[in-house]
Amino acid sequence: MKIILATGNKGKIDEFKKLLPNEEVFTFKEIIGDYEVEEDKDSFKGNAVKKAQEIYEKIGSKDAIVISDDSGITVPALNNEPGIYSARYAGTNATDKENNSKLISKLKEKNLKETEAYYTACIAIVYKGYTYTVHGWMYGKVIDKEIGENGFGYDPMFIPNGFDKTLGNLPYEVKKEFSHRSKALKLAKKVLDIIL
Ligand SMILES: O=P(O)(O)OP(=O)(O)OP(=O)(O)OC[C@H]1O[C@@H](n2cnc3c(O)ncnc32)[C@H](O)[C@@H]1O
Ligand SMILES: [Mg+2]
Repeated sequence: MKIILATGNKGKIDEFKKLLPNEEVFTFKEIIGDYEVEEDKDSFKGNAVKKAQEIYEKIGSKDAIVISDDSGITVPALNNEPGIYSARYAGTNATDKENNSKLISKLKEKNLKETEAYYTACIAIVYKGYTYTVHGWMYGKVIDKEIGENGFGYDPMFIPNGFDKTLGNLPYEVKKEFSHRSKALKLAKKVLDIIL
């Protein structure tokens, strides 16, 4: 099966390729080149649907299978920040490092060394003009420092429930077992089984 990922995030692309080892996975940039979808919706689902539909339209082939991912980390003790703004927490085009620094300073402002947090992923599939969405979550806590180099984004600050290390210090094989993206993709595969 040929799947086109409507994402520009290298960390996500690497994970999707590992989660779909038996499929032909392309990024939209390999097909239509650089293109930016404005993420102006107020939910993960809204933005995931927008990204997948806009890229599907741009590709212009009815039979294309386009998959997008809108995701982020939510910290209840920080009024649910950064949530859908995770990619631009420290400003437009902020790097992972800058976003992590902003989250660290917000935690320090509240004297929180660690606090409950969770990741959400909404995956949207567009095929034959129809759109399908699924969600996945991963629960744990964030700490006020970065530890480890594995993963991407907020992973060096996130300790999943049941572990005492950050995802920065855990191998991908562990994250893969219960990540928000893995869970959502498991459901997405079921949708594909039904619609294809
Ligand atoms: O929109 P696309 O092109 O897919 O790429 P993006 O990086 O902008 O992606 P989002 O808009 O969905 O924003 C997701 C943010 O949440 C972070 N994030 C999502 N999943 C993550 C994960 O598994 N581990 C660490 N950080 C994650 C990620 O680093 C981004 O800052
Ligand atoms: Mg984005």
